[in-house]
Amino acid sequence: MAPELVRTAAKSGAAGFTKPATLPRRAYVTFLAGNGDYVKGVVGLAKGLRRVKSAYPLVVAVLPDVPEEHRKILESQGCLVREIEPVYPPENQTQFAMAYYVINYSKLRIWEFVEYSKMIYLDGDIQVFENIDHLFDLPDGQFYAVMDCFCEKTWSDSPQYKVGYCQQCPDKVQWPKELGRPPCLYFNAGMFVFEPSIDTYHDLLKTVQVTTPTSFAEQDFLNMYFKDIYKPIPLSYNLVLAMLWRHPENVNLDQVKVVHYCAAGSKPWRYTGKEENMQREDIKMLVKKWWDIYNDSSLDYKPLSGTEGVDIEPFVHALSEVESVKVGGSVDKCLDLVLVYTLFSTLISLCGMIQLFDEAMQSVSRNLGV
Ligand SMILES: O=c1ccn([C@@H]2O[C@H](COP(=O)(O)OP(=O)(O)O[C@H]3O[C@H](CO)[C@H](O)[C@H](O)[C@H]3O)[C@@H](O)[C@H]2O)c(=O)[nH]1
Ligand SMILES: O[C@H]1[C@H](O)[C@@H](O)[C@H](O)[C@@H](O)[C@H]1O
Ligand SMILES: [Mn+2]
Repeated sequence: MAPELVRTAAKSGAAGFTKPATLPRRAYVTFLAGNGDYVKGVVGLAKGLRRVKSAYPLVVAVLPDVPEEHRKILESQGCLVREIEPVYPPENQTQFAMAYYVINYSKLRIWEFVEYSKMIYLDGDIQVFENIDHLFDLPDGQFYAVMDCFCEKTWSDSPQYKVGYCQQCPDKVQWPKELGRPPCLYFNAGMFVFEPSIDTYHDLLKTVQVTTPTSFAEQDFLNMYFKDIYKPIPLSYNLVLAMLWRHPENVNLDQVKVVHYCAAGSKPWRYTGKEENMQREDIKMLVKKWWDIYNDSSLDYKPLSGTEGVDIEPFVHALSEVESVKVGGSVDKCLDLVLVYTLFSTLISLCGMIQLFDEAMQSVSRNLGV
């Protein structure tokens, strides 16, 4: 079936055309707060996604305290900046594992991004070393993420840490019977695949207001909220660095696609090598790989000339689909893609012509002194 072009009143689409209705709307999303140095992490992430030729854009959900200058940097790297309002948990005496985790409740706002049918959330301290676009094809109705590790000091207040139990090696130290059933599988919330939904969004916000905050803030909350639909995915989709020294037997570094620089002292843009484990060769190598991407100017965003303001993501997506059509798709689908391609090339040429015409008119006006 040919994709039908829909005309909407959306903000950026040239001439009101935005997207072929039949193409799924997908995007990566990250979160940025404050005027500190996490913006470097997000720039690194945007460049990393470009390096692995992801077909989907990176949306950055920013809190109002992110300065204009940082937003401009992100836009110049091709990110789609979306401001969100902070979410505050109910008043409480909770000691978060890290004091700043409280701002992460604001992440719940990304469920409101319903112009996308599926999104992959990535923390700003994550780097993507291999394309993971295929995760968008996972069946709907589940929450996908990687299981966390409970062995680092940040977990020292938890019963898991106190008894030495970790879900990464559940047989090493058995969960004591006197503590009841072992805890549910628990994911790290630095990376997850989810479906935005207004109903879920409202329910999340309502539920968080009647839930006592705990050490890992929104990570604990999301684990509780999605426990019935949580499906673990392999840890190569979110290598929590402590896994390298806590559970080396579970890690195959050659197959790791996504690295999460969450261990103390491992944020590449703050790395000094002084903290515990930071002199390991694997850590030094991963920090260097992050910097190589961050410093690679060939990965800077280059807008296609004449396409400013045109939403070309469906077009890029259509092209990326050609690969799967070649492998096993139908002739019908191929014709659809040719049609999408033709429509978008025409649209892009038209934009280019309008721009040229506009420039010519401005030059005529200048010459005539009008
Ligand atoms: O000043 C800050 C601090 C954090 N962040 C954003 O918030 C994310 C989470 O912060 P960290 O990456 O420093 O936190 P951790 O990886 O240690 O935390 C883990 O636990 C947290 C509990 O709140 C969150 O669930 C987080 O996503 C999960 O990876 C950052 O990546 C970044 O995207 C900022 O923008 N500015
Ligand atoms: O959210 C936290 C954080 O990322 C820590 O740095 C890590 O040690 C934990 O395992 C994780 O749960
Ligand atoms: Mn993180």
